[in-house]
Amino acid sequence: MLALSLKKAFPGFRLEAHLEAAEGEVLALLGPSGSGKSTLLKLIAGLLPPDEGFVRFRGEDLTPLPPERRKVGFLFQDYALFPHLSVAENIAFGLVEARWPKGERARRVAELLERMELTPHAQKKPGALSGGEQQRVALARALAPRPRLLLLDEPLGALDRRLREELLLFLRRTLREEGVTALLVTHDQEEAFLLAHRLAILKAGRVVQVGRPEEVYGRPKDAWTARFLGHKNLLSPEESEALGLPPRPHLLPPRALRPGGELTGVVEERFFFGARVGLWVRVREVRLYIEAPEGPVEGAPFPLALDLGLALPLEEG
Ligand SMILES: Nc1ncnc2c1ncn2[C@@H]1O[C@H](COP(=O)(O)OP(=O)(O)OP(=O)(O)O)[C@@H](O)[C@H]1O
Repeated sequence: MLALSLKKAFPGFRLEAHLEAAEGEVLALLGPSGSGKSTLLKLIAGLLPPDEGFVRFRGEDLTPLPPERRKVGFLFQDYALFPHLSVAENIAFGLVEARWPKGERARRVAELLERMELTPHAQKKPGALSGGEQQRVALARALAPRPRLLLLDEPLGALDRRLREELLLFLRRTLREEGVTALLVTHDQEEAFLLAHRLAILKAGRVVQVGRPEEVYGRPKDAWTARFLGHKNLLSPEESEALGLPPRPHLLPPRALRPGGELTGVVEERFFFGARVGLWVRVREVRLYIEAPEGPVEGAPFPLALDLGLALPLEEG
């Protein structure tokens, strides 16, 4: 198990975090820019000394150890590969350093090349690979020495959307197959939902909520967290009242809205996403967002059903 309790202050910024991750768990640190995600990761890696606190892994206190003695794997956004080494040599790099016997080294490299679908590229130099392939080499290199703990800082950050989606599924499968305990920094909630067993939401240097993706999305702690996680139907006290709810802030989760029903709204905005459309529908002076396989043009009436029993009262945040 990983356990940490850390404090670090910079001028104008204070981080204070207490977290635990179980063996084999992928924990996402999710927060907006400047919330302290990278700082927390650097403290765990030993790249930055804490003002106070500790990092413990499997009962061992890592706090006094320099980064290279923490046996922690990294994958940072600027995943610099060694340009003069082949793909296979890049992956083997940490194994040579850790003095793995030659046979075991070769087996581990072959296994990772296979898993990352890089076998045909084994002898190429990184310069001859696409961005997504380079990213897979970087991931293989980080995983090769079987680090007990893997730290990933925006591992998909620098890639275009299509490559991101492809690698996301790759990363998800790999993390689960390797069973490695991992901390993943991201500002993208969908990435966190897909990759992590649990999320820790950071806001201005504090962990505001921790839980499984479904839990946190289904019961965000406050309006800020709900909005940050991508919820759109956040009702003010006035809007709540207009729909027949008590006059306080509420969250209407997506499953509380269905197309077809008693209420008639008017489509104000329509977004085409391919497999679905997103609609902003005005109902009794309240704008509600709904996604459906199809929907009428802007200005058209749109019947919908609301299940107000699913509305979640929220603290202001
Ligand atoms: N070495 C440093 N010296 C002084 N201030 C720092 C230092 N590193 C980070 N900060 C400040 O600490 C705060 C948190 O930064 P951090 O990089 O951890 O945020 P983040 O959540 O990772 O943001 P992003 O998503 O933009 O990378 C910021 O206000 C930043 O300016």
